[in-house]
Amino acid sequence: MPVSVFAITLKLERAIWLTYWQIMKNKSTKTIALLLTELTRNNNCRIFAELKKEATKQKVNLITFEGRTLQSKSYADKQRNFAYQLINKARVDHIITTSAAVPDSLTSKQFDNFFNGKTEQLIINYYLKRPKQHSIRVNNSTGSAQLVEHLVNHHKYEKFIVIRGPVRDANANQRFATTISSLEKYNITPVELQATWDSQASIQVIKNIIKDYPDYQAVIFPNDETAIAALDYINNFKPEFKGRFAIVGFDNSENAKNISPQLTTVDHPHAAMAQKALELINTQPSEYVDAIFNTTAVFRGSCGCHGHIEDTCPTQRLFTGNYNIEENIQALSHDEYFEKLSIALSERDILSCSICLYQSEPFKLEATTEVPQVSKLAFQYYNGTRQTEYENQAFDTALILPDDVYQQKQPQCLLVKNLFYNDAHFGYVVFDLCQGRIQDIEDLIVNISTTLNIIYLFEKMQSALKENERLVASLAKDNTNLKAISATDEMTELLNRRGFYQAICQRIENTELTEFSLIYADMDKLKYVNDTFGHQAGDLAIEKMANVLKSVFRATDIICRIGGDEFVICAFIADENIVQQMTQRVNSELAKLTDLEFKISMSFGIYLCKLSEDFDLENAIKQADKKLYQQKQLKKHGLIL
Ligand SMILES: Nc1nc2c(ncn2[C@@H]2O[C@H](COP(=O)(O)OP(=O)(O)OP(=O)(O)O)[C@@H](O)[C@H]2O)c(=O)[nH]1
Repeated sequence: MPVSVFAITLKLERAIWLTYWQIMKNKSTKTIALLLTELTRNNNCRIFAELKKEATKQKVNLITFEGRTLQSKSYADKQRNFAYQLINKARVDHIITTSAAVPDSLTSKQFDNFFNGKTEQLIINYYLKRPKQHSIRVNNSTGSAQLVEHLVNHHKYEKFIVIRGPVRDANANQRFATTISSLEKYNITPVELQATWDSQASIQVIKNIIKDYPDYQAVIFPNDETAIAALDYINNFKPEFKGRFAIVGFDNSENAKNISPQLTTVDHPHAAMAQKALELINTQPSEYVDAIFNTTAVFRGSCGCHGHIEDTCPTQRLFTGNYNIEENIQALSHDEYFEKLSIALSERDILSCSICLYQSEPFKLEATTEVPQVSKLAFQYYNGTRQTEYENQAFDTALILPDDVYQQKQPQCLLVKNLFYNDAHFGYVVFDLCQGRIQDIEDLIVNISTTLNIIYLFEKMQSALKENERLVASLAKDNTNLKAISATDEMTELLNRRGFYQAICQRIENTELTEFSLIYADMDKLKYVNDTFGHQAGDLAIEKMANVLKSVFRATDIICRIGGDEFVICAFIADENIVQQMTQRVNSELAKLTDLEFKISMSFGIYLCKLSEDFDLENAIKQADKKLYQQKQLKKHGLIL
C-alpha cells in the first residue's frame, strides 16, 4: 500500500474511532424519554417540572416527546402522536410513560409492538401497572377521603354530585369508587354524572347541573381540568352561580392556582414520585417495583374556604408589545425568519432550539408511515446565538439531533414537538427547556410551523413562476424557429413559396417601390441528370444552383425555391438588360463548376413588374413562367444556347 493511502486510511480510522468514542462518552449520560400529552395541560406540567428538577440534579438527560393519547382514533391526535415515533434507542436509555399518553386500554401486546426496539432497558409507567414493568402510582383514596371529610365536616354540605371520569380508565374508576365509599361513611348518596378527563364534556355537565340540580351544594370532579373548565364557564357565562356550588378537582395542577376562586383539589406527591423514578433508573432493580404514593387534599377557595389565596405560577411573566410573536416573527425567507426567531428565543430565555426538516417532501400520515431516515438541521440556536455553522447538515433522523449539536450541553432537558401544517408533515423541533417558560413554546411552535409552511409554499410558487417564465421564453424562441422553418426550403435554405409571398408582400407594403423584375428560373435537363447520375446527384445540382443564385443576386433581392428545380427571384432592378446580364452570369458561374460529373445550366423568364393599385403577383409570376417557357422552347430547337 502506498504511504499516502496508508496515511489516509489511518486518518479515517482515527476519525471513526473518535466519533465512536464521543458517542460512547455521550452515552454515559443517561437519557430518559418522557411520553406526555400536551406539556402545558393539567397534571403534565407538574410531572415534567419535578422530573426535570430530579434529572438535572442527577445529571440525567430528559427528552420529552409531546403527543396525545396513543390509542386515539382522531386524525388530529394521530398527527401529534407522530412525535412518539422519534423515540429510539440510539438516543434513549429509559422510558417513562404516563397513563394519559399511553393509556391502560393499550394491551400488553400493543404496548410491546409500539415500544419494541425503542429502548433496551427500563420502562416506568406513571399512574398504572403493567405486567413486567415498574410503576409509580398514587393512592387516590387518601386524598379523596380527606376531601370528602373536609366538605362534610368543615362545610357541612349534604347534597353532593360526583362526576365520573372516562368509563374504562382505571384511575378514574378508582377515584370515583373511593369518593362514593367516603361519602357512604357519612350516609350520603350523591347524584352520579358521567364525563371524561376533558373540559368539553365538563362544560356540558356543569350546564346540566345548573339546569337540573341548582340546589346542590358540592360538585366533585374527576380531575382539575374538568373542575377548572366548570369554574371558568360559571365565571364567564353564569356569574350569578359564582360561589353557589362548592367545586373541587383532583391533581393539583398548575392552573388550580390560576383560576378564581383557586381550586380545592388533591395533590400528588410529584417530587417524591420523580425521586422514585430516578432511583429506579439508577438502581435498576431486578424485581418489578410498584411504588404507590398517598395523595393529600389541598384546600383553597373553590370549596368555600377563605384565606387560602396562593401565588400564581411564579414563572408567569407579563408580555410587553416587544414580545408579540405574530407581529415580530413574520418573514418570507428562511434566513430572515431564522434571524427574527433567534431574537424571539433569546427574549424568552429559551436555551436552545433546533429545527429539523425531513429530507423528503412533506407527507400525509398513513397508518404505516415511518419517520424519514434522513433529516436536515435547518436552524440551530443556542444560548442567545444562532449557530449557522451547524445549519444545513444532513443527519440520521434516529439521532434526533446531529451529534455535535446534541453534545453541546449535558445534561439537557429537551422537548421534541412534531412539525406539520394541515396534513403536511415536514419535520420536528427540539427545544431545550432548562430555562424559559413552557407556555411560550406553544406560541413558538405554531409560529414555526405556519411560517415554514408559508415559506415552503412561497418558494414553490417562485420556482413555478421562474419555470413558467423559462417556458414562455423557450416557447417564444420555438415559435420564431417554427416561423423560420415554415418559410424556408430545407434543402437549399432559400425561402420556400410561403416565405417568398410573405417577403415580397412585406417589401411592397413597407417601401415606396414602383418597379422590379420577377425572374422565373428552371434547371435544364434535371430529369436526365436524375436518370443518369441518380437522384442524389440531382439534389446536389439543385443545391449548387441555389448557391450560385445567392452569389449572383444581391442580398436584398428575394430568392425562392418555388418547387422541384424551379426558382423565382424578385430582383429590385427595373432595367431588363441588367437582369439579362445577371442571368447570363448565373450560367457562366454554373459552367465553372468542376465538382460535378456533369454540366448544369438554367433557363430564365424575366417579367418587369410595375406596381399599381391592381398589381397581381400571381399573374406576374405566370407571365415570368411564360417567358421561361419561350426560352426553353428556343433552347430545345437550338435557336439559343
Ligand atoms: N433530384 C431531384 N429531382 C427533382 C426534385 N424535384 C423535382 N425533380 C425532378 O426533376 C425533374 C424536373 O422536370 P422538368 O423540369 O419538367 O424536366 P427537365 O429534365 O429539367 O427538363 P427541362 O426543364 O425541360 O430542361 C422531374 O423529373 C422531377 O421528378 C428534387 O428535389 N430533386
